[in-house]
Amino acid sequence: MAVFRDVDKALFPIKNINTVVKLFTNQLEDSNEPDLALLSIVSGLIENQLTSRSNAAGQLTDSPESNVLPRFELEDVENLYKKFHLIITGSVESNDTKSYATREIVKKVSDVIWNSLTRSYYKDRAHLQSLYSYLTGSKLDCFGVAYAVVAGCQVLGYNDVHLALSEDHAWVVFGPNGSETAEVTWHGKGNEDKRGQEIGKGVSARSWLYVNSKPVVCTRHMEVAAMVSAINPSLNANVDVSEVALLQQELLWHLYDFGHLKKYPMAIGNLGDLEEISPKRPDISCKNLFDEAIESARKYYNNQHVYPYTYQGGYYYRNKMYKEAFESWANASDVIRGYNYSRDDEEIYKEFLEIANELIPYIMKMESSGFEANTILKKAECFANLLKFYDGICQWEEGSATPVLHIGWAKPLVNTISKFDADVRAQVNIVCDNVEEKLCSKKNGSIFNNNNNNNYEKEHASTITKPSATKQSASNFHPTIEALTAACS
Ligand SMILES: CC1(C)CN=C(N2CCN(c3ncnc4sc(CCF)cc34)CC2)S1
Repeated sequence: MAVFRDVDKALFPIKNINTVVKLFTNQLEDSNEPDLALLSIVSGLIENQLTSRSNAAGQLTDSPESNVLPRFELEDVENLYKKFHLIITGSVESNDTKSYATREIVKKVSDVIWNSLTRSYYKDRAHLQSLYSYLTGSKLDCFGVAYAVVAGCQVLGYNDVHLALSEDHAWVVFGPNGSETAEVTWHGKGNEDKRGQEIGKGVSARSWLYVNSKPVVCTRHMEVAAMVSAINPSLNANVDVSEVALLQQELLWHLYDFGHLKKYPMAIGNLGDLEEISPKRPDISCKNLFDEAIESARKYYNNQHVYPYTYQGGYYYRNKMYKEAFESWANASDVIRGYNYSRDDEEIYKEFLEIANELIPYIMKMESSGFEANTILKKAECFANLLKFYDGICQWEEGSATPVLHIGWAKPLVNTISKFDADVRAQVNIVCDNVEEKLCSKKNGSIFNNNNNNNYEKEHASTITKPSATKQSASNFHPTIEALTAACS
């Protein structure tokens, strides 16, 4: 039967956030593995109680200090915990021989979760990520299914099964050194699920969705970080419940302090977003966190993740630091240029579309309305980064089965480029070196660098230099960008 430790029982009934943090820190600092099922039930219970309509009306308004919560009873948590154990151990044999999981076991656990979900429901709804949602409503989102499979394998004693995360998908690794991979959930809309299969070997391996085999492979503590990152404080599209956001922020700081976010760029970025809204640490700013997320992606994932740069670009944009935002977005585009666009990549397509057709045009409008003394329209570095941004998207499209650009991209693009005066544009030195080699390298499979060493840090250590203020060099542009800039000069 489920083992519910006395040290955790003593914390109930939970009445405030500090007690929830204590429950998590007990689990995270204990020599045993943190209990993924227990922590997901507790965080899901609190999130769902505080973000459901009924609470919004009553409970929260009369809580004097912000950390007070409605009482969460031990019995509620224990009953759900036992229910999950029964569902899993009732259908799949436990690992009595302490061996590695097999593909069949992983698929069976995935089937148990999959077949117990409500037949049809709105999959993108909020608050469907936790085991609380699964056990009380038989609903999970696609991340939630993957997390539930890993939690189920932990219940069975298959401690080699771990969560693998790209920027928009989740799967599992298992076996010696996590050498095996398996799909356990669905992705996107209207796509047949590939549950049980190995992770993309064919064309999908070149899509952003699988981050060129550089996913975040979680430890148990990083799986807790993924679950904490997935906490959703939204009451509705416009309002967050501050107690839930505070709980998420406290838990992320605890995980950060113990080093469990070091190899998890998106979790660091999530913490940066929370810190920007409500700073808790005077010594570490949200800007520091966005920079750390980028350093982590460069150091551990060969700079093949896009989101760290869009976290940072979003921060600069919100704080009207437009020159810096252009540099972040150019760096984001430098990542995507190495991928082939596939229909599974809609999420990152929407991200670039919003930057190109909403955020940049807004910046241009702001910069060309007044008499901005220090306008970016006079800065060659901004023009160079804009060209690099567009060029990366053009190169992303090259060699892809699915087109990226369409006429809707062209008008904002030309509009933006033409806002820079000829004398500023003339300062950007377009050098077309090793174009052939670059294009060939993408087509011949080594899609990220010419020397196949797949080590961003080493390859770029000496070459990450700022273009000099006067001469901007932006080498081997896509012909479209080159033609456009030639037309403007
Ligand atoms: C810069 C942004 C547009 C702001 N938020 C972003 N995200 C919010 C948080 N996200 C995440 N945060 C932590 N871990 C994960 S694992 C995953 C793939 C599905 F499992 C997504 C994701 C996804 C990305 S990217």
